[in-house]
Amino acid sequence: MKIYVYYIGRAKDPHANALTKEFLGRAARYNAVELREIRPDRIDLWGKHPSGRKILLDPAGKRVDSVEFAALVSKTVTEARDLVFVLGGHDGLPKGWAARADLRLSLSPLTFPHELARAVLAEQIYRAFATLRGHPYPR
Ligand SMILES: C[S@@+](CC[C@H](N)C(=O)[O-])C[C@H]1O[C@@H](n2cnc3c(N)ncnc32)[C@H](O)[C@@H]1O
Repeated sequence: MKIYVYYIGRAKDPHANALTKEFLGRAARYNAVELREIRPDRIDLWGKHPSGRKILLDPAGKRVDSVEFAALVSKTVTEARDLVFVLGGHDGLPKGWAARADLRLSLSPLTFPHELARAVLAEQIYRAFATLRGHPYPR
């Protein structure tokens, strides 16, 4: 099982990028994680990850708390499926992708720059594994 964090659009903010890498680096102690920029016109997400749980990040999506997010990660680990997160760029996500996603996930009703949304997602991924493994970080 592997976690993919795909994003659309250049990540230019060095501070947000450093945070994202820090938290995904910590998460990688528990599970394989890959962070990658994608071009929607050059990737077939559904062909590449046929059985992966595909979660699109969207401020208007479903809101969950960190415990529910950890439970989602745990369920996906148990099912031995890949977990595929996708963040949109300045113009959001490509038309048609939302309808095919397993879940549209909101991190907040507020809209963040995509680099900041990536950093928040990365922290929640690390928090989820730390929670599941009984690490004191989430206290
Ligand atoms: C600047 S936002 C895109 C704004 C764009 N105008 C739209 O309507 O989608 C860039 C990306 O960051 C992610 N994002 C930003 N804020 C978010 C939030 N609160 N929850 C989940 N994802 C968020 C989404 O993937 C979004 O496509």
